[in-house]
Amino acid sequence: MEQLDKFRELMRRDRVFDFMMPDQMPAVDVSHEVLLYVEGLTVSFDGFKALNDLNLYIDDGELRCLIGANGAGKTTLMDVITGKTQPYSGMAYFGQTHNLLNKNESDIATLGIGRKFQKPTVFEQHTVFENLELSLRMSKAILASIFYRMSSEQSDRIAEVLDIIGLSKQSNQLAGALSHGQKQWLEIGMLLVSDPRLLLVDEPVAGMTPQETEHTAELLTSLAGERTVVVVEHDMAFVRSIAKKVTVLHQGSVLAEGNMDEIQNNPDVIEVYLGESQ
Ligand SMILES: Nc1ncnc2c1ncn2[C@@H]1O[C@H](COP(=O)(O)OP(=O)(O)OP(=O)(O)O)[C@@H](O)[C@H]1O
Repeated sequence: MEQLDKFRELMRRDRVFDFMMPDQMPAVDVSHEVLLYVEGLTVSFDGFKALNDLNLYIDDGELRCLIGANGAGKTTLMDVITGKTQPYSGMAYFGQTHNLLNKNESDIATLGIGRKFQKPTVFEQHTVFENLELSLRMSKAILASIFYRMSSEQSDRIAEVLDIIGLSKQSNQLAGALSHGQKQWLEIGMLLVSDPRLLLVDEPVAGMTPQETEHTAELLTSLAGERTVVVVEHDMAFVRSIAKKVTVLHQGSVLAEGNMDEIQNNPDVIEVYLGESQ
């Protein structure tokens, strides 16, 4: 009988148990103001160095743009940071203490690193609200999702995210009916529900209208500060509109780093990259 009572208590539908709550994000030590440390990173594919002794430091709260010609190593760098690719050598730390190279993709997401790929992958047959709700669920443990029940705190979080991404009015609209730009913002929102500390965003404005591009610039700029945003982008006008600091990759290493004026006037950059794309 006692066992049955315990089971009934466990199955009560009117309360949210601790194990159903989102995973607590581990603390990240940014006492040196740097959120991401990458040093001496080398990734080899059959002897070809996609990353070659790469060093990169991203400050906490920064909005950094990463540019570089096709094949420069931008995606490979994101793959290492998110645990998808293991480097041949080097180190990658999140804050002072979290070694990213001994963690898997899921642990890295739990640490607070969210990645948005170029193509939006929203659930088209679900509403905007449901998409956000689903990603909130997916950020929980499997066991928790079986017993999942949305708390008012979680629905407040979704409402807050809808406001940030500018889709409050579209909350009950099917995601499949959104414009390309709105789908991209929804996908950024799907990352935001779990409150990531670092957002890696790959080519956010590809295929967007000028108005959508402008809105995306405002959105990403507004996210920085409270969180850290790294944007990989080929659209130089867009980079110019949002970037304070730009890192140029070339053949797997950092070729130049600085503000947009410094980058645009750097002879090496002009030769290997800007010369081609302007
Ligand atoms: N799995 C792999 N096997 C072999 N070579 C690879 C692999 N992944 C990437 N590369 C090579 O590594 C280099 C860097 O690729 P990466 O995708 O990181 O560049 P990128 O800067 O993201 O380019 P793009 O702007 O075209 O996306 C390229 O020459 C690419 O062909």
